[in-house]
Amino acid sequence: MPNEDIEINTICSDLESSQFTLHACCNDDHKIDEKSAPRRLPKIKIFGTGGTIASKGASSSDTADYHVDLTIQQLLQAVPDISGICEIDYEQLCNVDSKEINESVLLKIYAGVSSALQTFDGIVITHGTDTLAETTFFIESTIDSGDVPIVFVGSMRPSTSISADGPMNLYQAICIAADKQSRGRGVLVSLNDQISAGYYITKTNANTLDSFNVRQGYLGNFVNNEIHYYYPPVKPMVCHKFKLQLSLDKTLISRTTFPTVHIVYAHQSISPALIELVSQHCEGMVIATLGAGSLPAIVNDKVLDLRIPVVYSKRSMDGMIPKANLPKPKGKDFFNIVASGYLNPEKSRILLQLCLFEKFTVEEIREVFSGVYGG
Ligand SMILES: NC(=O)C[C@H](N)C(=O)O
Repeated sequence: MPNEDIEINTICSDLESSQFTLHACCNDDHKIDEKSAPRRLPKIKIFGTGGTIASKGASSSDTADYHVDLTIQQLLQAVPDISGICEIDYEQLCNVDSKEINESVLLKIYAGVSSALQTFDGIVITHGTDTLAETTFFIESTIDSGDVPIVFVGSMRPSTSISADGPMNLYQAICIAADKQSRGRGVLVSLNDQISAGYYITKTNANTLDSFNVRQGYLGNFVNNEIHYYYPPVKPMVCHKFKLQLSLDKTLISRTTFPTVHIVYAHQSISPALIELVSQHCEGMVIATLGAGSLPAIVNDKVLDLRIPVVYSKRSMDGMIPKANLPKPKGKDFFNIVASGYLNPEKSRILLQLCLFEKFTVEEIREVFSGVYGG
């Protein structure tokens, strides 16, 4: 339920649709000392894209079968007073369940973030959790945010549910984006009191509030209005930054498309015919292999015959694909298989798409994946 009692101010340029100006202090660090000169509050840009955080269900006990129905403005009404923490500007980029996030939405987010970096001290993006980790991976791989933190946030319960987690998650994300300690950390995810690197995070539970996991470790924690980082500012050391040099003009960017890369999920008795069929519809392929790169010999032989790059990733949630486990090229003039290293299939797909967009050769693709210890 939106909190009707709070007075909300905003620096939103869209004054007509704005009723906002967020006020308040949440912790001692942020309290304004009236005797001292007024300090400049950090400016935070908040983008809404939809997801469960922006959804409504049929009743307060329903936690499934809900629909995206709230704007970013309405979401902010449920957040406590933050006017002592930051100034905000908000914008609705789209309002969809994250299953609908496709390249054109990704590029809208890319353009929004790229332009906000010029004038804001921090960026918050509300997003559905199902594909949030793909968007965070894409943004970390394509935008050099310098010191500006880009904090993604979602929720697992719809806004109408008892104990909805959205308002607290959004409040925490705003505080994290506004906090000096978050500078220089790149793309972050704030969910369920945990702060993680957007590059590595994965959704590991389809239902619970504790839905995200990151084997590379959480970066910090949010407790009772305090942000506790465990490490000094750090970004993923292995991340290849693509300089896409896309125009931020809305019409031009909407015409950009990425090469098609499909994912094949391996299983016992997987048929080489499936690999053949899929290869006819894409410029690159990712296979979720059975273990650390293993596939039946006849499937490996079929893959080796293809003329497109194929990344071997894994069905297992954890672990990695070392280069040493790839099938041997057996004297072929073109060795098309690349190991995904630590990347899961969906992140490997995005990385391969970006490589193909940049027209990288297989050797160059191998080099990019060697950054994540594959190649
Ligand atoms: N918890 C969520 O946000 C799931 C939702 N289906 C989404 O990804 O948009």
